[in-house]
Amino acid sequence: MPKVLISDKMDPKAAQIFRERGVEVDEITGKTPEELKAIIGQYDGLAIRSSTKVTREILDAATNLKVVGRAGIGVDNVDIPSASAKGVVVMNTPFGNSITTAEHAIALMFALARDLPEADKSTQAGKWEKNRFMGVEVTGKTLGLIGAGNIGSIVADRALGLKMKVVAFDPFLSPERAMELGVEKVELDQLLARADFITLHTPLTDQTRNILSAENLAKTKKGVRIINCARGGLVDEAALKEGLDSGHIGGAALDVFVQEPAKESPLFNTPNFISTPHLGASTNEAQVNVAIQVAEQMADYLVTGGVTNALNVPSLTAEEAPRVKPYMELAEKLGSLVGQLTTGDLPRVSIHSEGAATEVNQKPIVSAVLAGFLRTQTDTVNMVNAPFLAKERGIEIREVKTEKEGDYHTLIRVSVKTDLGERSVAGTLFNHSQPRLVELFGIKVEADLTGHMLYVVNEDAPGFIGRLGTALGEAGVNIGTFHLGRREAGGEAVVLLSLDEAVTPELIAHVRTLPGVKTARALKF
Ligand SMILES: NC(=O)c1ccc[n+]([C@@H]2O[C@H](COP(=O)([O-])OP(=O)(O)OC[C@H]3O[C@@H](n4cnc5c(N)ncnc54)[C@H](O)[C@@H]3O)[C@@H](O)[C@H]2O)c1
Ligand SMILES: O=C(O)[C@H](O)COP(=O)(O)O
Repeated sequence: MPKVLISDKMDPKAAQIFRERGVEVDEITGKTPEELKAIIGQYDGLAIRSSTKVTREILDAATNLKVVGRAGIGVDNVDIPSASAKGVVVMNTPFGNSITTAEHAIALMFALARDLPEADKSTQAGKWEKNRFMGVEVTGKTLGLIGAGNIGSIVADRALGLKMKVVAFDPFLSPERAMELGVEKVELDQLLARADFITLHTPLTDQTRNILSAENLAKTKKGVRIINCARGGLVDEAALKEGLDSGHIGGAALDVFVQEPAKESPLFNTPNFISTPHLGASTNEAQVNVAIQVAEQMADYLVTGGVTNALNVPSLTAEEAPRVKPYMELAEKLGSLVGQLTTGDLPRVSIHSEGAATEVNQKPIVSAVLAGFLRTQTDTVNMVNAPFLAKERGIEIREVKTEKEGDYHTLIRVSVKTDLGERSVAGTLFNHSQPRLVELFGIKVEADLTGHMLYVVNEDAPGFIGRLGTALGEAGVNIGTFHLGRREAGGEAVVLLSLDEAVTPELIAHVRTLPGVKTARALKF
């Protein structure tokens, strides 16, 4: 039974779903990295929010880990390249908390417009400072949206409902989508010059880090109010403090900080500054949504192999998985066969799907071929890290699809380019589910690639099969199945035997000395 650790505070629905889906679950929150390192080895899955830092050290200790599930959106606390290299799927729940976070941005906008936190403090201190607090209306004001993705779009929708004008800077926003959202797409400088309020909704990347830098803050309208519910680091905190102190910036509300938890900051106690402790996603509704979603997704992966919302592997729905899985098995076996029979550098692998094989998601098939192929070189490869390792090794991948059926209703052909030329193997699915080799380096041969096998290339001549059988029998090796193929009568022939046990190097050496044998190799599937 797969086992999952929930290491950040999560709605109890998550644990309930894991158990209902046959996944054992432990909820242990608040561990230090050292403590997490000590226990992570027992788990197949790790469910987190933003507190747990899934670093390379944690991943190194996570010897059984297959999936990290983020109940939320941002995955900047997960070292995704290291997870990919280790074959760990990383998934998030990209929509579950979007409305809640957008509402928090709108709440902070109103809090800034009317100085609500300060007015509340003063009133509860018995001061009744009616003349001290003079706010602004949002109606008719311009909201500058930096980032118009899931959350930004919802903020835009709410702001338009409040009768604001919305200008958006997002290099990936199409003019059509801008029109659909009812926002005006502008360049950043225009946004800075025109906005009365600016709200940030981008991830933190090399392009967005300090997008509100000292220089850009200086380009804003005097009195601008700034809201950041996305990620710390989008706004230069020191420049923001200076802008607030000088009065150029009329107010700022941060839900997120460069350093979190932000227990101290030069911004604290600055007039017109409001903060919340990364509460963007903190509503009952959002937490139930993301808990249910992350548990469903992780259980799907651990129980059925279905992949949803993964950031480092192609998606495969739980419905698709049963149809694609036999193809993945076939693809992995073909990749493994080619890997075991090919030596030297490999500049290119081509994967050609024919007939019914073209109707299924090709990405998992490609990953499976690469995983099978690379497993002959490294033990630590799987479907997740295979494309990553292939790229690292400079292997070029080609994908070809021919919808028309050939000799088989469905076929996958794997070809590799080596210094000896292009060589290929092909296989089909019997009964839509049983992988079967049908061609090996141009010779038609049908075989089930399974367990220990022996591959022999020989000259087609009478008496050879008897000699081979005798050699194996004398060595005490029992033959399970015997598969033969040849180019033409008396030409090059291939023998593939499945054996009840592994053949020793001595036996392989002996087989190579039999008359007519060109090559012999042990295979393992
Ligand atoms: N405060 C919280 O608790 C909380 C909650 C949820 C999400 N978030 C954060 O909010 C952010 C936005 O989330 P989302 O779900 O809307 O993400 P999203 O991926 O749907 O949208 C991000 C948008 O940013 C745009 N973008 C990327 N680079 C840009 C650039 N250089 N300049 C301008 N725009 C750029 C993208 O095109 C995209 O439209 C993320 O960082 C997420 O982690 C915070
Ligand atoms: O990216 C997110 O989903 C938010 O930052 C929420 O983070 P949290 O789950 O720690 O509240």
